Amino acid sequence: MAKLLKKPVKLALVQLATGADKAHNLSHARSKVLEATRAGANIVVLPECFNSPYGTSFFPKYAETLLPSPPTESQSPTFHALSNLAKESGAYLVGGSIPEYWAETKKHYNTSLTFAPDGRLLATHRKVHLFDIDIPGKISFHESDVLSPGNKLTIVDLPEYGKIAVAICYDVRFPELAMIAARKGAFLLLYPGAFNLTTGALHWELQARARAMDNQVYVGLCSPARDMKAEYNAWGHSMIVDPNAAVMAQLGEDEDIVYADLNADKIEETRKGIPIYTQRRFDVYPDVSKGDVKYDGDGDDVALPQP
Ligand SMILES: NC(=O)CC(=O)C(=O)O
Repeated sequence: MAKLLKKPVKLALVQLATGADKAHNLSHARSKVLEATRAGANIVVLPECFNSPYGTSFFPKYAETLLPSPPTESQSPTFHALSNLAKESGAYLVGGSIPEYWAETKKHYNTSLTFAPDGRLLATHRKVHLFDIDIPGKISFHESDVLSPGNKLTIVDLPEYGKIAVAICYDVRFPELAMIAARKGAFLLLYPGAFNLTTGALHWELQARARAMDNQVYVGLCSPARDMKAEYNAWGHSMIVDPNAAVMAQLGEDEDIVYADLNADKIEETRKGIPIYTQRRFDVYPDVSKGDVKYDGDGDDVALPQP
């Protein structure tokens, strides 16, 4: 069987300190991504809503237009900053996520853009599962007050390394996405995300390790740094988990970069030891990766999907 991961790769998750100044967020992201690639990273990830504060009141104010693709500099300064940065750094860049506005439909999305080392847009992912929760006395948050959901899974082919899946934050709680991506050959599941002080303490590490354990692949969760002066306090604790569900590296709350070296042997060794991959009973239950699955998997996303 061909290896899922063709050669070793260094992954870096940038736990960025973000704020209200978009231009500063972009220039600060640039300096941290370049720091990561100077340290040898081949794939660099930014957090959810890295160019804006996280909150429904901020999404429309910070939203950028991505369609028609490619957008002009004034339609999406972030698109151009990320594309230039991927080129400058020579790495694959999973650009966290940004608030997006699609003028034609008047809809807003929480959207992630992935660029190749030559600056080409490789993939787009609009958050599929919107973060709508109510935990009395703790947190109430309703992304769907402002945002619309995306309608596809996102698998990106990085020719030198193999396939990765990109989804956003709350998407991690839906194991089907991870399972489908892994069964379609992803070696790494990446989630730019911003859990909070309530749900982060409960589930952040558990979700990362569960998705890795179920699928025997690497998982990376990339949060913004915690800012107790912000309206929404992100959990932090960006982490990389190996295919055996062990935490390889995890940050605290402050700005920092977490790195890990990923290799094919770890995936193969895990799957050989506990061979759930060959023991599934699709005669008893269906294979969720088969049938009517809406996904992009060619790593060549020239335009955003039309819902
Ligand atoms: N912010 C999110 O989308 C998700 C989150 O905080 C959680 O699932 O908890």
